[in-house]
Amino acid sequence: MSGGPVLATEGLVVGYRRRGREVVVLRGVELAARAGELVAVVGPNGAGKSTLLRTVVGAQGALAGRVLLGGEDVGGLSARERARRVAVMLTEPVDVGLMSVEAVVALGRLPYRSWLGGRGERDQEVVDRALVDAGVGSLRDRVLSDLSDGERQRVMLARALAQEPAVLVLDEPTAFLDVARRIELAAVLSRLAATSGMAIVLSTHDLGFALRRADQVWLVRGQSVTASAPEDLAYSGAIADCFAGENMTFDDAAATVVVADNSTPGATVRVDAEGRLRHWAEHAVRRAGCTPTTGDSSLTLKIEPDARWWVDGAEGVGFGALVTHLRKSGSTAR
Ligand SMILES: Nc1ncnc2c1ncn2[C@@H]1O[C@H](COP(=O)(O)OP(=O)(O)OP(=O)(O)O)[C@@H](O)[C@H]1O
Repeated sequence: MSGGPVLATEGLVVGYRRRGREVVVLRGVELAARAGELVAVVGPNGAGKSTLLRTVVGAQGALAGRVLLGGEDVGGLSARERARRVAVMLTEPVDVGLMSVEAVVALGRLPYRSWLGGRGERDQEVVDRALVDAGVGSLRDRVLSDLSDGERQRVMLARALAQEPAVLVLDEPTAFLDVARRIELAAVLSRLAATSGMAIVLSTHDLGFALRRADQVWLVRGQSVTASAPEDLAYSGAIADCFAGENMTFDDAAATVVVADNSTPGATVRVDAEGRLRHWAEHAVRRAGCTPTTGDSSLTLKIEPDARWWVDGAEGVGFGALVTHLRKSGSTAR
């Protein structure tokens, strides 16, 4: 298996069996993830991301086709062998009662222990490293039920890392996190993929994260999955086709979907400012329905670091007042 994909699918059909009937969610799924790769699974709500991930880790059977972990069919692996190859962090809350963080993370070593054996030196080393890698070293003696959702999620990540899997699968790992923790976790996962040699496959609604950090994106839509480099999917318009709809467009620069501004274009405003001040002044100008420019224009906005501004013979303080003024006068000016 060396050099080959650590995770692959062949002719996979993903879905559910209900009262003897098959409900197909995805068909013809041909995917491969290699050691060290970070794969982002993206797609609209209900497209089948979670169902795909559950099938890939063997938590639900495939309707047809195969999932290969390290070249072996996941269906033929014992639970113990499977747990050594793939670790999973799903969105479902885990009930671990009053266990300490360290004890929960140590559960990740179970696939390596004999039924009677305790935790060995190597197990302890792996647990310690997993706690640090997931950024929860300082929480090791706390009781899991006392932690915040974000902290608990990191503990679950540490437990998954303690399994030392070849493939780590995470379903929406950033869902509960605030913006700073989300960026932090994204950085941790990118670093882990690059340094640990694990393949990390995660589903996310954060397109910016997927496009900036992933080596591959698996785009789930219309009962199929397209796998490609993020730039291919953005450049070809596949991501825009998938997400952009009425009043939504895909913004290349921001690498995300934005609300389309279909209002009548307002005036062009020359913005006389630099750096962050310029960025937020342009933001306000756009919000007012006008177009910021660095070139010549009959309207010039001058703005100072304390947000005092002058435009079109008027003056004021603060971005809110600026937007109000431009909406009243700017959009009709030329
Ligand atoms: N247990 C089930 N039985 C039958 N159909 C199901 C079951 N669970 C999910 N589905 C259906 O499968 C489809 C895919 O659901 P899934 O949860 O995989 O989507 P998703 O892409 O993860 O969505 P989201 O972004 O909202 O989390 C949906 O149409 C859903 O209704």
